[in-house]
Amino acid sequence: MSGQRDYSEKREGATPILSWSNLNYDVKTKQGARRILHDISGNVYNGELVAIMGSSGAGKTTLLNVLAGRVQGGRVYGDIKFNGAKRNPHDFKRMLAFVEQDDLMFPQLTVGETLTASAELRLPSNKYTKADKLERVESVMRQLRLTHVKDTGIGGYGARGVSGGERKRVSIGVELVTDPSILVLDEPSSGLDSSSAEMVVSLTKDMSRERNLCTLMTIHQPSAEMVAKFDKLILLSQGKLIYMGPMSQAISYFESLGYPSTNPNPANFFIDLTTIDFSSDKAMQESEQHVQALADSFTKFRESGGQLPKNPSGASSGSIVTAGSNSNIVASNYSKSEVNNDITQEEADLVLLEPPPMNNWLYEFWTLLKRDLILVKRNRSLIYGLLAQCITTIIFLGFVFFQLKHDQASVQNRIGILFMFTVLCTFPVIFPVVTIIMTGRGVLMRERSAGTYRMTSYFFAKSLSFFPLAFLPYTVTYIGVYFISHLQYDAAKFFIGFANMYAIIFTSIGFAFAIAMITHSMEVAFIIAPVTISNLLLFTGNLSNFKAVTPVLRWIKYVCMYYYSYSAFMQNEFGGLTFTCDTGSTACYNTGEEVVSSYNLNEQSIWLCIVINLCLGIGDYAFAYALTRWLAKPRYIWI
Ligand SMILES: Nc1ncnc2c1ncn2[C@@H]1O[C@H](COP(=O)(O)OP(=O)(O)OP(=O)(O)O)[C@@H](O)[C@H]1O
Repeated sequence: MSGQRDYSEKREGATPILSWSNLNYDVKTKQGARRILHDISGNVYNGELVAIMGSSGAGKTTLLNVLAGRVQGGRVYGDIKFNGAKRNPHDFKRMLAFVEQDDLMFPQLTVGETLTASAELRLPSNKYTKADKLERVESVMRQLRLTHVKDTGIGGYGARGVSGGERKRVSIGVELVTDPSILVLDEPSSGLDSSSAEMVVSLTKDMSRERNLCTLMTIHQPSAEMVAKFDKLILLSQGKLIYMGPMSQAISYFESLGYPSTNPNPANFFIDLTTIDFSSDKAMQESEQHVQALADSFTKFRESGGQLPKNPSGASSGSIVTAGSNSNIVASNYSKSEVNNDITQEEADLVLLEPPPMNNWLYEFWTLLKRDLILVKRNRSLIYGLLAQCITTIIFLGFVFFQLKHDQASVQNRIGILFMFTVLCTFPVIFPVVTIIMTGRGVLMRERSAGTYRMTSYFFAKSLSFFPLAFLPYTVTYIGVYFISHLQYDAAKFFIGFANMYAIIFTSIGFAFAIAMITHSMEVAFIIAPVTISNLLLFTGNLSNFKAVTPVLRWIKYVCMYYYSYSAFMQNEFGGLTFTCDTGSTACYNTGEEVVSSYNLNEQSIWLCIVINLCLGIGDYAFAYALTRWLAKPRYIWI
């Protein structure tokens, strides 16, 4: 099918899949309001491969983001229609496939796993069986020449994985395992060598043709071969429209304005023609006037009905007119479409004009949980780190507080070991959780922007995936330390201590989630987290006596997870113990209850402490969820 149809000719009567008129975009700068896009109008049709070109700062990405509904900040004016009607943000984002410039994927997953997760999450289960979804993944891998790297890791962040070109193709595949109506790519060739870049454009074109899909991409400096693959060109300079029409007729159009091309690569010619010369004020002024004249010419050209120069040989995309070709101006009503409407019903049906139904909550949750557990399992350095922490904690805590007796020294040692245990149940839990959440934030934003799943399923799956990571090493640590230090050998006390430890770990994960969502960078999170934890530790009852703490701050202990956890550990361990007094000593603790009482740690019963801690944990999760839902949400401007 590819190559048989002339996509550069007009398509009478067809409705553009996306049309926009008089788009303006303003931002606020220190110097005042600045207009980034000026009165841009245009349309694109199914099956077209459209290049948005222009020199750096021309407004390509901005236009792409405005059209995709992905622009943040500033004000957008004008009108955008999807299939001739006003867009619904919720539906539109699920029908648009947006491939961002950065390849936002999990480096630990393989190519196959990445694409399968996308298919599982984004294709509706009531329409596609598991086998259908896997078949779709296989077919996308075949089309994007990825089958040979199916089991190779994505890589990145120092981990070896697929090549840059393959990674870009996986990014495209992640979007194309679904049934999008429009495919949008921001600089898909950036960072790639010329053959990889050409392959990306070629494969994108093939897939657009096969699915009758409209594809828009910004592209910097494509080779002449790449330029020839595009059906349509949108050329911008300084946020103004310099040309929009068939790529095959762009050169002729500029020739008709008196700018014959001498450059064998049309892309270089377009850029040279529209680049602002910043070498001096005078040069800048002149080139700005030149760009304005080009923009005015195009406006006039459009207003006059658009007499586009025609490729003399009648060649369509794939045989672009390059430098020096003779222009042969023929009547071609520009305001109509440039793509023929010779498509089969089967092809037309491929383009969905309504979003597919969402998968049910449980399915989403389970799919995300499986993916998150794989990510945790593959995080080898974290697992080894936790193992090392587990062994060192057992050795240090166990042997520093080795086989505690019942003398006065053992009182201090019991206080110390329980305090250390409280601290160790939080610090080493919080930091890995913050790191994992923050490194996955880019993927979250991408998937969220595409409406891939509900936020609740993400949140529950992510939280639950941390539980084995935190609970397993601490279970081993607790058992080791308990028996080496010889805390009270009493089955009830042993298991109550366990329950208390699980409660503080549960709360710590919620706390870490909140920290990760409140901040936008790892650096800030790693400042906020230790400062908050250290300050909260002042309220455990170990480092300060509550009676001496100023009443202005004393209330903090009632919302402090460490206080309840430490209080429960202390009451549990000291309850029922008696101590011997050293000879000659007058100040002695005779019973464990005296110790707990002197630290004011018996205000609530053990079980109440555990329950309050769990409630604080639930509060942390609710707060973290609210932050995930509203604060960490990308705020796109919509028209
Ligand atoms: N939110 C914003 N605030 C201030 N200036 C902005 C904002 N968004 C875009 N710009 C400016 O608008 C101009 C166009 O930006 P844009 O990123 O769209 O250009 P581009 O053509 O994609 O450039 P490049 O090829 O270098 O990526 C630039 O000068 C940029 O600095």
